[in-house]
Amino acid sequence: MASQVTFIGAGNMASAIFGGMIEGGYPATAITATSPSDEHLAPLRQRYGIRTETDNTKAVANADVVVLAVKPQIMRDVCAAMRDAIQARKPLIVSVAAGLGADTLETWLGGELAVIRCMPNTPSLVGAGASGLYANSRVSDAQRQLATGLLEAVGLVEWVDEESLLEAVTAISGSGPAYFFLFFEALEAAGVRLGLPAASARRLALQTAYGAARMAQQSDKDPATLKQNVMSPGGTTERAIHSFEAAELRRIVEEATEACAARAREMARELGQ
Ligand SMILES: NC(=O)C1=CN([C@@H]2O[C@H](COP(=O)(O)OP(=O)(O)OC[C@H]3O[C@@H](n4cnc5c(N)ncnc54)[C@H](O)[C@@H]3O)[C@@H](O)[C@H]2O)C=CC1
Ligand SMILES: O=C(O)[C@@H]1CCC=N1
Repeated sequence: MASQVTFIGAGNMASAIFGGMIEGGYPATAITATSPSDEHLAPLRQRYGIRTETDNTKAVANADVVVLAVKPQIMRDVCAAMRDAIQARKPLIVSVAAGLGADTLETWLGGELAVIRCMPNTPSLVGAGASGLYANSRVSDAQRQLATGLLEAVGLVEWVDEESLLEAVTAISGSGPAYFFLFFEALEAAGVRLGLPAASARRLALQTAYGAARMAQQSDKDPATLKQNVMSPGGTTERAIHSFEAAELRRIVEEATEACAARAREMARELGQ
């Protein structure tokens, strides 16, 4: 029988994960999602056929896995209110919150709990997510496999051995979709500037990104070689790539990802860890 999975919070990230799980064949009736307002939950019930609950305590009573998916800033209060119910059941805790340590969450929930920290991303919604996972010492092999199975239903899973590496995962894949969306915006705008209709520029930009990612995943050649293969000597791509290099695209990417990881550390400090 499928494990009972309760999502505390039913926003962008939670719905991306449970939407992807259901798409991948996970039974919707084994999934519960919570939110303070039923107005927010009603369309999710209708769309996905999941169970919903406005009371977090009730929602964790029969859970095998509790996924913490509220904003980090309210997590302490949300955990405190569920503490007794969690201690009565001792489910596997999976947190997707940026910047909150496994030890902190375990303490807020009353101690002695198996906690997995997960840094997912929103393309989970279309089964193409990427998640970094870290387990505390109480997590059993079976629980690791369970979490791997749940998240592999929505994409790639990478385990890290050190919790601090989740900051790097956040900087690459957790926040990463937004970097590519920014690039799509810029490429579409550039296409329009060059005379293409906006809709056409968007289709071309997105298909090119999709094709390049698929090709890079399937090829035994590294991205540098694939790039070189597009760059005919003295041709058009060479000019564009030289323009990116002259504008120090690599340094821009390095600075943005460093800022992202630094913000994850800063959030941890702000949240009192
Ligand atoms: N959006 C993203 O791309 C990613 C988000 N995350 C993490 O996921 C978590 C959630 O982020 P989003 O889904 O983007 O936020 P969101 O604002 O879309 O969702 C938060 C949800 O929590 C619900 N909520 C508020 N108070 C609650 C309470 N007391 N009990 C139960 N539910 C409550 C809200 O109704 C809302 O549905 C954050 O901790 C964030 O760090 C992690 C990776 C990627
Ligand atoms: O921006 C954020 O804080 C969250 C965590 C990673 C992606 N979104």
